[in-house]
Amino acid sequence: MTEANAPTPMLDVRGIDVAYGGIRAVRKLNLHVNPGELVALIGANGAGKSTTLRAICGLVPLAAGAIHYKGQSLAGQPVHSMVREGLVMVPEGRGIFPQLTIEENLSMGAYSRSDKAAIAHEVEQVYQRFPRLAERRKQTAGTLSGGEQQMVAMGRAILSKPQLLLLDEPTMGLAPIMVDKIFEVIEDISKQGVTILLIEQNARLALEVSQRGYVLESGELTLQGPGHELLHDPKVRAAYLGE
Ligand SMILES: Nc1ncnc2c1ncn2[C@@H]1O[C@H](COP(=O)(O)OP(=O)(O)OP(=O)(O)O)[C@@H](O)[C@H]1O
Repeated sequence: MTEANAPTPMLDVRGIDVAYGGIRAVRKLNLHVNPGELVALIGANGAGKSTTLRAICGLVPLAAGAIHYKGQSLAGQPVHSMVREGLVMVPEGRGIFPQLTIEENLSMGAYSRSDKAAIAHEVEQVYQRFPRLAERRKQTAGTLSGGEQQMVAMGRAILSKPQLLLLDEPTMGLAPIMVDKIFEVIEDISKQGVTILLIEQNARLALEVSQRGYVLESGELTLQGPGHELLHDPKVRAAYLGE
């Protein structure tokens, strides 16, 4: 595809630097996610993955570069207007409200919407997808297992009608069976047309489900390409797939 008819990326991160005090956590990072794509950003602990997501959401300032969402700069955009525009993040640690019930947490996802009947229908769909949440809908979220809390976080994100979903290590600390379940849901959401940027330490699964991937090392991108190519790249296999 030539430049002229390439689609406008849903997310376009151009040459960003992010520093904490004097420490540069991310350097000259370029990445993009096209509409409908599922893209993985993988890397070791401390590589700068979460920092990149925080920068996209405006939670840490850029020392250089720019980030465009649907062709518009995100500089100075408040978080609520990003959410209204469909840019939704599920943070590391899930970001749910531990004192609120599952039901209340889910309805927080739809707070900017007024289509009550549609919301009620979608809440039921979330419960169908995650029957464990349906059984516990009046239970406070803080008393749920890690996997159940991740289901609440994903359910809440679905209810906010994302166009671009940013997932920060959704399988962290989960048992293998739950990891598979979460990946199934990610693939499902992707098939429904939601664009996804997935940050994961589980490089194998992330690259298996993704159309493209980026590898971040010490704040810099070192490799990028189609997910299945990265899966077979000797450097990726040695560094991230334990081979
Ligand atoms: N609030 C902060 N203050 C200072 N340094 C920070 C802060 N947050 C992150 N860092 C540093 O920035 C670097 C990148 O961290 P980041 O959390 O983005 O990595 P990560 O790839 O998401 O790692 P992990 O997989 O362990 O979550 C690390 O060296 C980290 O110590």
